[in-house]
Formats: sequence, C-alpha cells, structure tokens
Amino acid sequence: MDKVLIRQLRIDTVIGVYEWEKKIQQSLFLDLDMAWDNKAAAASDDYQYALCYETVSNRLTQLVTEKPIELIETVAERVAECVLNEFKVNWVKVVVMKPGAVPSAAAVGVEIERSR
Ligand SMILES: Nc1nc2c(c(=O)[nH]1)N=C([C@H](O)[C@@H](O)CO)CN2
Repeated sequence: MDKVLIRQLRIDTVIGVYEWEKKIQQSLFLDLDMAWDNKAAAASDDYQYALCYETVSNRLTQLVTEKPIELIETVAERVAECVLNEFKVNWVKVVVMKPGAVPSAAAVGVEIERSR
C-alpha cells in the first residue's frame, strides 16, 4: 500500500486534564501514515494528483489549536476524522505523543488506525 507520511509534526496548544495545563501551551508531536496511491502523481509529476503533506499539516495544526482539548485520545480521533473526511484518504494511522507528560518517560502517547 502506498502512503504519504508526516513525521514529528509539532503542534503547540492547550492540552491536558489538569487545571494548570489549561493555562499553558504544551507541544504535541504527531506522526501520520495516510494511504494514498502515489502512482498518478509520480507518473505525471503533477501536484494535483498528490496528497499534499503541507496542506494536511497546516489543516491539522489549525484543527488541534482551535480550542483547548483535555485528552490526547481526542486529538488523535479528531485528526483521523479530518484526514478521512476532508482529504479523501481511506485509511490513516495517527500517533500523538506528549513529551514531558511523565517526567521519567521520554514521551507518552496514543496510536489509532481508522478507515472509511
Ligand atoms: N490516556 C491518557 N492519560 C492521560 C492523559 C491523556 O491525555 N491520555 N493526560 C494526562 C494529563 O493531562 C498529563 O499529561 C499531565 O502530565 C494524564 N493521563
């Protein structure tokens, strides 16, 4: 299966369940695997057939920062829903990592796969 990938997309936003977290911005890091047939884009060398990782990244940054969210599970679900519905992707894997949330861990996170 062909894919378009986004790695370590940093999004600074209000995220967390605790009161102190609602007053600060923290970084999330997103990895996305998006099923996409890359043959047409490669054969034609034409951008119109490509799934634009820049457009997706910008949209996801807007989506995640538009209002405070408590759980990273919610972030992952909203991101997956957006990619499936707005970009006509049929399958997506989303990893959301929150570095620093557990001081003794490099990062903690969630991973989901969704399809339509
Ligand atoms: N499964 C989850 N567990 C926790 C979350 C979360 O989003 N998903 N969030 C927190 C706190 O916000 C934490 O990150 C503060 O350090 C705790 N557990």
